[in-house]
Amino acid sequence: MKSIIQLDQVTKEFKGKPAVDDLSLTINAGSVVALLGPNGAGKTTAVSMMLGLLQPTKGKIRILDGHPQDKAVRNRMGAMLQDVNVIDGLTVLETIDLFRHYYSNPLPLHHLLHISGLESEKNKRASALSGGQKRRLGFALALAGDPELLFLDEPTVGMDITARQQFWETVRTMAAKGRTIILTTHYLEEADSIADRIVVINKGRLIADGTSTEIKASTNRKTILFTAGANLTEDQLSSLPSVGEVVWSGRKVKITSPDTDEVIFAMIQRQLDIKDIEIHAGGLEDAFQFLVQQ
Ligand SMILES: Nc1ncnc2c1ncn2[C@@H]1O[C@H](COP(=O)(O)OP(=O)(O)OP(=O)(O)O)[C@@H](O)[C@H]1O
Repeated sequence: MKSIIQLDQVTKEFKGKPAVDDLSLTINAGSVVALLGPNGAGKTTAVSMMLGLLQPTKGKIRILDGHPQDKAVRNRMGAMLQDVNVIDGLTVLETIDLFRHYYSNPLPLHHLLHISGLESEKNKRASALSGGQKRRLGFALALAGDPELLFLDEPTVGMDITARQQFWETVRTMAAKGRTIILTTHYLEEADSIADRIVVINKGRLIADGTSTEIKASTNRKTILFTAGANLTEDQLSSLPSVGEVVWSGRKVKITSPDTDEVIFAMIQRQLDIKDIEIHAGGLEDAFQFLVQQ
């Protein structure tokens, strides 16, 4: 498979402190990659370097066989960043049309307007749009050049449910056409449903990389949920074998364990005062929390 992005031991420091720390990453054409990490992990900094908006302090970045700042490379990528800067005085339609002219093979104006979902606001000043509408405009602008490589930095923040659904439908269509998509998000269920690869970074360093199933399996965290009866004590739970975290929420208890069978067997054998037992395979959210706490 052809690699489209290559980061080779990339570090970015701000005032001597690394925001991205020795990050090496190869991304193949046609993949949909979710870049996950807690606040301040370095996701936006990494994306900004891939876009050529920031220069690495150390290391090398190659995008589409060139440098992120090459005009030919920029012509083939699109980006939706966290802040959508609109140009004063231009309408929605004029803004989209202006962006189309930056590219050699732009998508048709009516198609981009449809993607933005702003048909009825097309003659409105872009600066007068709501926050969620501005993000939808930002998405249409990112797609203006029909990019091979698309960056989406926390794209659905501020979008309502309908806008979100339309947005993901368009992203799925892009992915089906073989476009490469790199996205950052704090909505892990979105990452889980769209990405074929998940890269987790924390404190600027790569801490996990794989499919969603691989990441979930690697942390091996299943949970048992149950309702505690009046006679159940915290000591009875902490003395069970293979017990990880025990979280009480009123009378509801959640136990995390690498071997839920062993825990349940011991609970039954010891006749603990519990009911309504449920077992859950660890979700991406559980795996993520576990990884970033290490
Ligand atoms: N221009 C800057 N000047 C100084 N420090 C910066 C700058 N940009 C980012 N940082 C710092 O670099 C670190 C990584 O920030 P970054 O915005 O890349 O994180 P993030 O993973 O995108 O976070 P979030 O999920 O909150 O958007 C943070 O500690 C941040 O304070």
